[in-house]
Amino acid sequence: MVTATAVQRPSTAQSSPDVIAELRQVTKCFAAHPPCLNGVSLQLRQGEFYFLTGVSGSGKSTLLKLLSGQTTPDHGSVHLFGQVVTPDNDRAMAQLRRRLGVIFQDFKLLGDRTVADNVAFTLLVRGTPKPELQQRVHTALKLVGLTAKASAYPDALSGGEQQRVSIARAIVGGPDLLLADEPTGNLDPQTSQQILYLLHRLHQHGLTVLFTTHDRALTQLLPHPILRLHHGQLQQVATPMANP
Ligand SMILES: Nc1ncnc2c1ncn2[C@@H]1O[C@H](COP(=O)(O)OP(=O)(O)OP(=O)(O)O)[C@@H](O)[C@H]1O
Repeated sequence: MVTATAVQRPSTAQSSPDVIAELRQVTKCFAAHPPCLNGVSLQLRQGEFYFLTGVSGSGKSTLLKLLSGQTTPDHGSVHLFGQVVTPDNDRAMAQLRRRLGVIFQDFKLLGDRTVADNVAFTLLVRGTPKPELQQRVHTALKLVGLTAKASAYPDALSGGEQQRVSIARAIVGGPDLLLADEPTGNLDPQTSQQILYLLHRLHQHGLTVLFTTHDRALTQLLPHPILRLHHGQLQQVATPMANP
């Protein structure tokens, strides 16, 4: 049963401890267009799985970029793990990003590195000791069912397999929050469902997930809260009674 209400009235008060990501009255505009996001408030609670929907151009990616500190709000504030997101503060952002995993529609894998090296990349950059790194990569690849492809290169994999590599890369550091930006946008319907169920299984292991999609059918498959962006506003629509 879903009890969390994600779309909140604006608040300046301290958030409850299980809120790990928050937008407070956020407005974001681009050039001469109407505001992309117009006074949007949102609270994501630890351990939940949220769908974020809306037509193309409704601002889904922009909302995720605000949460990950890739862009700044024109008004309002963004909070992650109890801290204000400050994209111009490199040190603070590096700490916050350690607790974030991000998946993209186009996978963004390094074509000249093997699957295992792609998954290991962020751990290498962080200076993770080799035995821990190898153990983490092994565990992440096992979770996504790709142990047998560890030595393959991305162009030898199907689209669904490439997205599973990018999921392994996103979870290898043990993030608290996974931002999935249209992760099934380049995949056929059957593979899209497989990716959705994989992320759902990771959620059942404790991961908080924000999953954007414009595919309404996908949001009907699992009984998670559905948030919808429409004309710059965020709404929470009824949660379906799905049978996974
Ligand atoms: N850097 C930018 N400069 C100018 N306009 C931008 C920029 N980023 C986004 N936009 C505009 O903001 C609006 C929302 O874009 P966004 O990518 O967030 O939508 P989306 O819902 O993720 O779309 P899609 O489903 O097609 O990926 C669009 O009109 C887009 O053109």
